[in-house]
Amino acid sequence: MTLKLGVIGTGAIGQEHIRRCSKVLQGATVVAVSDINLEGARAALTRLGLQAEVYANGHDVVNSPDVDALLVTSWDPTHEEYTLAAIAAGKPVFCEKPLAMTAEGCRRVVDAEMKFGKRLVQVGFMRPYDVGYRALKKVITDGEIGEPLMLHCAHRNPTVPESYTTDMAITSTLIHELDVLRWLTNDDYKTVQVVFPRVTSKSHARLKDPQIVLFETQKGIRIDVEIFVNCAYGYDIQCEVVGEEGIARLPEPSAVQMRKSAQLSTSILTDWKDRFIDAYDVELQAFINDISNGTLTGPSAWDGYAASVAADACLKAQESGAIEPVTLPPRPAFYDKA
Ligand SMILES: NC(=O)c1ccc[n+]([C@@H]2O[C@H](COP(=O)([O-])OP(=O)(O)OC[C@H]3O[C@@H](n4cnc5c(N)ncnc54)[C@H](O)[C@@H]3O)[C@@H](O)[C@H]2O)c1
Ligand SMILES: O[C@H]1[C@H](O)[C@@H](O)[C@H](O)[C@@H](O)[C@H]1O
Repeated sequence: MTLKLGVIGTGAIGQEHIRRCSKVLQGATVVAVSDINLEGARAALTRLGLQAEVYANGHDVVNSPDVDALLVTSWDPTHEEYTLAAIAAGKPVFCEKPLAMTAEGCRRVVDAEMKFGKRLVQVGFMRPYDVGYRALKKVITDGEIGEPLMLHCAHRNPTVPESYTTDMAITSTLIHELDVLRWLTNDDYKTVQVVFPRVTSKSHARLKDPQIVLFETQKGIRIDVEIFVNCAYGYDIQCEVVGEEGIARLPEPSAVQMRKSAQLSTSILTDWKDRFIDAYDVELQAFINDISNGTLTGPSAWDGYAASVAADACLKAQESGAIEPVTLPPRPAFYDKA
């Protein structure tokens, strides 16, 4: 049976996900879309050569009898509302990160899902589906470098628009590390501090860039993450795990090595769309397959909540400059993995 999807938000990643669900993946078709920019939504469908019902209001997509499941790919502050609406309609929903703007908002989603009694939410944390991160996790869990002691990470974007503010470095960018590093180390955060280096001249008035975020985990691992969203040179994700017996590094995306004009070079990607293209395919195919198998298994509303608990502490640490506690309540049995 083909799963009929409704997509709310037809901007950059909305269009990417519509394309992959319609043209790359198996078992789903996009039957309805919505965007506050209606013309943009229509133009996106035309560009992709697709036909779907276009609604002015996202809630009409959620409640359409033609729609079996939702993809929420609109702006960050709209995610909670549409995800709660999908749960109220009893429909599975893939919600792009962050699940909500605060831990409190994520908790409302968790509570609504638990009240419904069955998992309906997958959060768009794609890095656990990335082949490089999976290989890195295997090295760690196989004990090849001994117990992890330190992680050195970087999340660099070439540039961001003026609408991107200091807090978004946490809620929209670091949120990926907040999820994937918990998954990678099988650990939770205990404290966090945010340090601001000299600001790049390429930044905007409302953005302090770069930032360094320092964590201590419950097991005592120390993690530093550099967030640098106007790094200029490319889209670059780094993760190095220092263990008791050795060091493991996230593989670079494969690229052709060139020898030319007395230079040895490999190119660096510039766009998240390309860096994680395979991971997005795998995460959404898993969502589609899991729905037909009756149980969602991907990043859960609890994972979205856990990341946002840490994000709230990071926001506090941005303001205070102090070391702030990260307090995650115990995970309800509802979210135990099968
Ligand atoms: N997982 C990832 O790596 C990844 C990558 C990019 C974006 N994202 C997330 O996806 C979301 C979209 O990001 P984007 O880069 O595509 O942004 P974008 O600005 O290109 O697109 C967002 C779209 O949402 C629409 N929109 C805003 N409010 C709406 C509402 N109430 N109802 C319907 N549509 C609405 C906007 O008009 C716009 O077309 C963001 O939450 C972002 O954090 C995730
Ligand atoms: O929404 C995007 C997306 O999540 C990218 O993966 C991240 O690198 C960007 O910083 C963020 O703004």
